[in-house]
Amino acid sequence: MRLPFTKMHGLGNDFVVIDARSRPLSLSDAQKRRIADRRRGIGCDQLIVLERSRGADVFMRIFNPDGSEAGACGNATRCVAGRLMAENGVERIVVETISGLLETRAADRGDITVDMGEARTDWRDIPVAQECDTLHLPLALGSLADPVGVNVGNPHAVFFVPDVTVIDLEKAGPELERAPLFPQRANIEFVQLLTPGRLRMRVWERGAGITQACGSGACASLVAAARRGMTGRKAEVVLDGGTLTIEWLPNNHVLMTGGWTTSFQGEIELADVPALEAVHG
Ligand SMILES: N[C@@H](CCC[C@H](N)C(=O)O)C(=O)O
Repeated sequence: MRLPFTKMHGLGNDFVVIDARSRPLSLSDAQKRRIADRRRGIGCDQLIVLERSRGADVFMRIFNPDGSEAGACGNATRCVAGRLMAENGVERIVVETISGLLETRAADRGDITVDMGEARTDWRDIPVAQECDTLHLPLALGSLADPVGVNVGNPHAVFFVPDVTVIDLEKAGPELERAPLFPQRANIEFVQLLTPGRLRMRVWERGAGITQACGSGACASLVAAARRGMTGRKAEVVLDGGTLTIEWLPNNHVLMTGGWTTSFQGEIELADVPALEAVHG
């Protein structure tokens, strides 16, 4: 049996998107890992499974390459919304995730704006393991210290640094992601202030490692910078794969605007992915 997929990208953050809206699908963690594996499978930063939703246009499940499920993926949300807008000839789509409903709309030059929902900053919501001020998380690794905690549907720790290009992501990322302070692990952003309207960000994603871009990470970075008084409530965030515009609204919602692309369509041969269980409904 063959399972059709589409390869999509948001600023180089790449996704294998499987449409299970008319054909419910159940994959084991081993199968998700295999599909995401760049050497043995198709390869992607996240595996996205589209399902039917009762209250929205689509339900989007997000899986990291280690098989873990995530509550948010900003870049994939733009891709999925863009695809459904084209499919249905509309300019607004509501995407449901395990964290809630996300409203999206078409923006200028083919970009998509996503309302990523509320930025949560209480220590219980990040979550972190002990009561603390999330504007100054009690965490340090060498010269990296004093990050800001933000949850935008998934957990983030944002470290402000003088120069992002010298950060050894491979070394610092895994240790910080799995610090005992983070009971659900965390996405780790390293952010340099370029101007009060422009941030430069590099990322170590929970369950995925180094990626070219992380939409939820860009949202968390702007919220962290604004909370620290380094920027206003709107800024461009420059990632390795491109630039996103992020705005933190007075109602606490975070808007993310940026591009998306489809690169190719293919089929996963189920026999190539051992023990893949496709459940047809
Ligand atoms: N690439 C994403 C975030 C994907 C999920 C993340 N790794 C997590 O585990 O929370 C984005 O664009 O936001």
